[in-house]
Amino acid sequence: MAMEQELKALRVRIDDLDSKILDLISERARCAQEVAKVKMANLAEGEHPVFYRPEREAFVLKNIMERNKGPLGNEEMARLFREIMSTCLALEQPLHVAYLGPEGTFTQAAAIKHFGHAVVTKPMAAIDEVFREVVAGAVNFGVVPVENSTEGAVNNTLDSFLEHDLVICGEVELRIHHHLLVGKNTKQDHITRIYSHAQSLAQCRKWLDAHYPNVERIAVSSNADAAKRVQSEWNSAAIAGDMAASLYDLTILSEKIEDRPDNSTRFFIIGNQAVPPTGDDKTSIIVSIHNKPGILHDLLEPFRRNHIDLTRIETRPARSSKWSYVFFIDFKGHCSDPLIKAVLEDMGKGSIGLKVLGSYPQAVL
Ligand SMILES: C=C(O[C@@H]1C=C(C(=O)O)C=C[C@H]1O)C(=O)O
Repeated sequence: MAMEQELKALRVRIDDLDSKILDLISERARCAQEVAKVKMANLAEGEHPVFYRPEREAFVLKNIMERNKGPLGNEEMARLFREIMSTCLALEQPLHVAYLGPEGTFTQAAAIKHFGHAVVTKPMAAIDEVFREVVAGAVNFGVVPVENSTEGAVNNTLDSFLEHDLVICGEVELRIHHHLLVGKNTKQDHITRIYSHAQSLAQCRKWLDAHYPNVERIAVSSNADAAKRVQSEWNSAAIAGDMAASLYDLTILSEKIEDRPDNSTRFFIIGNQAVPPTGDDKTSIIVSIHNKPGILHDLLEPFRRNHIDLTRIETRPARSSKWSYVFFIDFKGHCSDPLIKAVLEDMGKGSIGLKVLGSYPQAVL
């Protein structure tokens, strides 16, 4: 009886707190609506309003994480605020986001992690189509994978940047957990084929060698596509993540089969809008250079001299001529910072071409 009384009193307190949280969230949402009105009222002739402000959202999330005293962890708290912001922004303007589909891919999970659940997501069949959808203005933003910590660069994404003029507005990092999935009619010892995206098969190579050395591995266009296939196909399994497993109603035979426990993928948010600095930003550039002795050293030297932190460098064949290359370089800093500006100017002089793909807030979550 005493316990019942204690619980009753606690629940009264929780109800009271919930009603205060409800009022506060509603007040916050009204504030966001006011923000939208101010943005609309201050437009220059022909100017489009910018509702989504990634630099402001990064600040809000970081601020929450710094001020959080527990017992909820910083990430959990930030995720709750991510959703509050997402719904507040949807009151200003519902965002439409294209991603590398089909439904249930890790890219969709990355889109939701970055924008929250209030966005309208649109699956595209290929990375290039995500770019084209953004260029055409059919969506506000696109989400594409860039690199995986186990398997390296996603070349289709890098090549698409050579063909389309888009701005990188953000990055998302996602821990990638792969599972071995089967449909209702397949038994563990009857598997003759395993489907997944080539990247995912590679990320689970050792596990597959140990557990299914003689089973055929078939690369398909995405792991969600693999999951969809095995829903109806007997004696075959798919490697895919949680979202695909629940979306296609599959049974998890083995969980977290990726070879490296820290296996993560980085995604870019692509759009048309340049993002102001937050003080904790990254910049991505493409540089093409003439092949002559010492040129790569010369290209990178200004970074060393100015203590700029290079976070990634990737090479791709240039489209212009055989055996010439372009470099994709990411570094810490914002292109509006005078030091970075000077370095980029310096680099531009020694190169055939230099293009800033965007400066954007470093991933908060
Ligand atoms: C409210 C604003 O608009 C959007 C919503 C935000 C929010 O809910 O906190 C933050 C940034 C914008 O994406 C704003 O620009 O401040």
